[in-house]
Order: sequence, then structure tokens, then C-alpha cells
Amino acid sequence: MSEPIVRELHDPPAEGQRVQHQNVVYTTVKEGLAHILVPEASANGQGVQQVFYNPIQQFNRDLTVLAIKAYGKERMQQKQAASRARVGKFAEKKRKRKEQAQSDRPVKSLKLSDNAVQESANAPGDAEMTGAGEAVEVPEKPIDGEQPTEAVGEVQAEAPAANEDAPKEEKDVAPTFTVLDALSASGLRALRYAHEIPFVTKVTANDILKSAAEAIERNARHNKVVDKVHISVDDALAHMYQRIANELRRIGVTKTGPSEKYDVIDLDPYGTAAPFLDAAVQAVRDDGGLLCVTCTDSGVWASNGYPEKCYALYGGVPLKGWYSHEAGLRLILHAIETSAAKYGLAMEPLLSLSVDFYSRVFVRITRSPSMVKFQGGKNMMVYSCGGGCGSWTTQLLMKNKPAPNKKGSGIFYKHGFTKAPTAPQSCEHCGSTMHLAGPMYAGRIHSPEFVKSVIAEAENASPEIYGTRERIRGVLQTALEEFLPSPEEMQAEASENGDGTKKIKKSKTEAELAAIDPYPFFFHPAQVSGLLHCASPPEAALRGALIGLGYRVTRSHCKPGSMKTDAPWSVIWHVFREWVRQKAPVKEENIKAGSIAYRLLGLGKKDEAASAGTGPAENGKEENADKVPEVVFNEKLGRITDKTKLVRYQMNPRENWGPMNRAKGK
Ligand SMILES: C[S@@+](CC[C@H](N)C(=O)[O-])C[C@H]1O[C@@H](n2cnc3c(N)ncnc32)[C@H](O)[C@@H]1O
Ligand SMILES: [Zn+2]
Repeated sequence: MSEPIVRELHDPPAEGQRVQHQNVVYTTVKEGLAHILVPEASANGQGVQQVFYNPIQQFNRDLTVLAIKAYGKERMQQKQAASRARVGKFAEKKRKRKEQAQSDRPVKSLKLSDNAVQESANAPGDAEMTGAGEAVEVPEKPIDGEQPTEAVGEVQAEAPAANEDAPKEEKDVAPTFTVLDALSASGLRALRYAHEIPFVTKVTANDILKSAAEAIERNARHNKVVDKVHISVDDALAHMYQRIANELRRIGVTKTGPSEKYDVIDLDPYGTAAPFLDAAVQAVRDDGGLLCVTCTDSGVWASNGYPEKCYALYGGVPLKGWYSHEAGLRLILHAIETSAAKYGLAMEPLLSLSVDFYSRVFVRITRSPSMVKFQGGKNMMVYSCGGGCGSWTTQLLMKNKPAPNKKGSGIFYKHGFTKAPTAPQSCEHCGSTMHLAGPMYAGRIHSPEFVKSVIAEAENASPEIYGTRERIRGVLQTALEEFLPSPEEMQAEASENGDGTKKIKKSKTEAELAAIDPYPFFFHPAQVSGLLHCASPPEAALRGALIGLGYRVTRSHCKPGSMKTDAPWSVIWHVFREWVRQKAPVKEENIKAGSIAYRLLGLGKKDEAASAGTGPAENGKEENADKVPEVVFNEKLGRITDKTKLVRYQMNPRENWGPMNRAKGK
């Protein structure tokens, strides 16, 4: 029997309570600090929903709250510093004006220099307070108790009305932090941002459905956050383009008031976010605004089922194979980057995850035409042996080549062409046909500093409020460990610490931002073993073998059992052949001549050697085995002791797991 209805909309919200409002009975579902009212028939994601709510996406929402917190703390510090500087500037001017007034001389209008105007427009958090392009300063209103002098009146006549609300005190320039939940449904995200992120000053919850807007209003009232949550019923594109137009008007005409752009935009659509990207990159603030993007159409970006659709949506061809999810993240990043580039906006990936049935990426958008020039050299084509052994090779679309400046004043970059395809049409390892994929993003998909800052937020978060906290810690730690520095990066790291001095954190240089990820994809030992018809090596043994040969090994957050390494494919295959020879012999008579396993195991070569009378290499060892260091499957060397027992991968998806159907609301 159901619980009796004990609550009204205006009562304090409480988990599990039944609430009646306008003849509908709702169950109160708590997530984070927010309570949402879910019509009883559709609670738990069952039944036909009027407004979309998927409980399984809590991970996505918990993570986003923590990510915005981590991102916003730094941003608010910058904004507050800009604010203080501005208040200081005004206080100084106020003092000067007072002195002038007292000396009984007419006060002159204050013209800001071009540089000052530029600075004011560019400083984070500043443009919204002053209006970019502001040129003439208004004198202060008379200080309490003072009578305006004639002189002040004279200057006021010169000043444009647009500057009337120029800041006078700290409270007038208090920094804002705005978020757009562009596809809000029940408003759950907006409610959580309003409740859980203390520095958020306003969240706009937008949805195209009137029924969603009604739900948001109901939930905002129930949660008592109506002052922070602004509701908008509109097409998300129309809403964002309107803000872009308003901002252009603000900068060009009114020159005052807060920025119309958002500090953070969250896109959490049905399926793909691709149609919203062009507007979102422009509607988020271009001084480092944060874009959070979900795409649930993994059947498009991580499979070979619909390459034509993937190309249409993301501007790249997907990959077939084990690492298709990693490639999918790179396709989505490519789509965001190309959307942004044409407006002179650069994208920096902060965190890119492929989890459950969707991807979630967090990127920073900054106006930087000079960074945009690096983009051709940060995107790549991939040649993959998807139908065969799964090996790959990549090719950048362009080269970003450092060239010393002739005058000796530092390094600048040339952006040039690369050579025609270097990969053969047939796989050099197994002879199968190679396929073309991409273009896709070739840079780092996470920023280690950002990932660490979100981990720190997760560690301080209460597990009662953040139900998926342990999983967040595990996934983020795994994402952090994915980072295999390139030889250049390792060298830079070593030289910084070489003299024993403490490493000083430098701001990122263009070269660092332009760096590509030299090890973009993982491989999957169990699947490789399947191809060879052999037992799969224990992870520690395989890791030990690669480490013993001098390579680095880590894993990908995308798939349990995955391995990322800087060992080339030729070495990976050599290690597997040795595995078969030393530890996991296969029945050669069961392996069909000419098959992928036959070619990868080099059985053809043995046959050739036998018929030539030279016989197979002794003990089946490879012919040039002397030249290759011995492969030792040293489990001890490869063992990872995970003392903290992190939940690195989702193990038990609950019932009703998946993207769920669209809501039926109007
Ligand atoms: C997947 S749901 C959002 C779920 C929500 N973000 C959450 O975490 O619970 C997608 C929402 O986008 C809305 N929507 C679809 N197309 C839209 C558009 N063009 N503009 C605004 N909202 C749209 C739908 O009505 C639906 O409520
Ligand atoms: Zn192959």
C-alpha cells in the first residue's frame, strides 16, 4: 500500500515523500541536495514520462557538479581579483575627484586610454561589469551629505547615459557566475547547481517543452531556489543565438550591463549534441568559459554501423574495433573544435570520458586566433586494421613546426602540409585491408591539472550527497593515469627537476597546448588473444613483459582490461608470439593457413623455412630473435598494487540501464 500523501509543494522537501499538486501525485526523489517531483507512474524511469528523468545518469550529474565546482573556484578567484582591482581603481578616482572638488576647480572628464579599455574588456569577469569598449568615465555621484558642484554637473553633461550604472562600491562589482542548463527536462541539473555550487549566482534552466518548464517551476518552488533558477521555454538554439546577439549589441551599442554569455553551458540532449555545438561555443564566455557536453549516440561515434551519420554529425569517420570509444571521444572533440575555430575560438579539453552508454566531455573555450592556427596539426587521420588484427597508425593533417626566430627572439611556429598517406593499403602485421577513419582530435583528451582538481573535490564530497563519489574517484584516477608523457615531455619534466630545485608551475605555452597525444588508443589483450586462439596472458604478466622491454604501460578508462602503451605494434605482436611460444601454445593444426592468426603467429614463415630445408627457427623462436631482447613475463614487475581499491569501471549497471526513451510531454 502506498504511503499517505503528507506533503504539499510548499512544505520542506523530503526524500520518498508523496506530494500532491494540481491533482497529480508525485514521489520525491532526492539526488545531491535537490529533490525532484517525479509523477508516480514514471518514478525510477519506468512508465511513460511526460518529462525526462533518468536515474542512471546520476554519475554524469554528480561529476558535473564537482567539475563545475573545481573549474569555478579558480575562475571566481580571477573574477574577484579583477573586481577588487576595479573597486580600487574607482576608489582612487573617487578620492581624486573629491580632492578636485575641494580645491574648487572644475572636474574634467576622465578619458581612459585605449590600453585601459582593452584591459577592461579582456580581464576575466570584468567585461560584464563595465561593458567592453567603455571609453569615458562618469564622475561619482556626490558622496552622502555632499552637494553636487557646478563642475560635476558640467562633466555629467558630457558623460554618456550608458555609464550610469558604473560601479561605485564592491557590492556593485561582485562577480557573477552563470550557468545555462540548455536541455533541462525536470530541471534537476539546474536545481543541483543552484543548491550545491555556492558561487553560482544564476542558473537558466531551458527546455523546449512547456511540460518541462512546468516541472522545472514546480521543482524550483519545492526546492526553494526560485531566486537563483531562471526558467526559459525555448528552443536551445534560439535561446543561445539570442544571447549571442544580445552580447554583440551590448558590446557594440549599450556598452554596459552584465555579459549575456554564460560562464558554463551544459548540453545534455537526447542522442547527439552536435546540432547545438555551433551556438554553444559562441554563447559560452570566450575568456575561458566551460562547455559540458553529453552525447548518448555511441552507436554513431563508437561503431562502424553508421559512418555516414557520424561524418554528418561530427565531421569525421568512426573507427571499427576495440578502441572505438576512445576514437569517439576524439571525434566529438574534433566537432567542438571545428565549430569553435571559425569564430577564432580555441578549445582545450579538460576531461573527456566514455562511460556507460554515453560520452561526457568538459572543454574550455578561449578567444585565441593564434591557438586556432595549431588546429590542423592537432587533428589526425587514422589508418586502422579494423577487420583484421586491430593495429593502427595515425597521420596528422598538418604540421606545427617550431622554427627559431631569426632575430633570436624565441620560437615561433610554422603551420604546413604533411606528406601523402604513408600507411600501406594492407596491414603490415596481418595483411588485412587497412581502413581510413577521422579526421579526429589528436591532442590530449584531458588536462591533468583539471582532473586532479576534480578528484580533490570528489575527495572532499560527502558520499551521502554524491552517491556516485567512489566511482567518480576511480574513473578520474584512471583517466589521470592514462597520460603517458611523450619523450619530449619527459625530457622537459626531467630538466625542470634535474638540479633538485622545486618545480615552478608555469602557465601553458603554445607548444604545450599544441602538443599531440602520441599514444592515442588502447589495445585489449583478451581480444588480441582471441585473434590468436590462445589463452589470454594475465594482465600483470603482459605488463611485466612490456615494462621489461623498456616500455610504459597504463590502462584506459574506456574499457576494463584495456592497455595503453608506448610500445609500437611490432613489439606488441612480438610479445604475443613469445607468449604463445613460452606459455600458451596453440594447436597449429587448427589454425587455417592464411588466416589472421596464421599470419600473426608467423606460421607461414615457418612452413616456408621447413620446405626450404632450413627448418623452423629452433624451438619456434623468431628468426631474428637474437636481435630482440628476451621477453620475460614477469608478473612481479607488472603487478599494480591498488591499495585504495578504486572503483575504476562500472560493474553492476542497474535495471533500466541505458539512454531511455524521449519524454512524451508537450
Ligand atoms: C535527455 S533530456 C535532459 C535530461 C536532463 N539534462 C537531466 O539530466 O535530467 C533532453 C531534454 O531536451 C529537451 N529538448 C530537446 N530538444 C530541444 C531543443 N531543441 N531545445 C530545448 N530543449 C530541447 C527535451 O524536451 C528533454 O527534456
Ligand atoms: Zn592487421
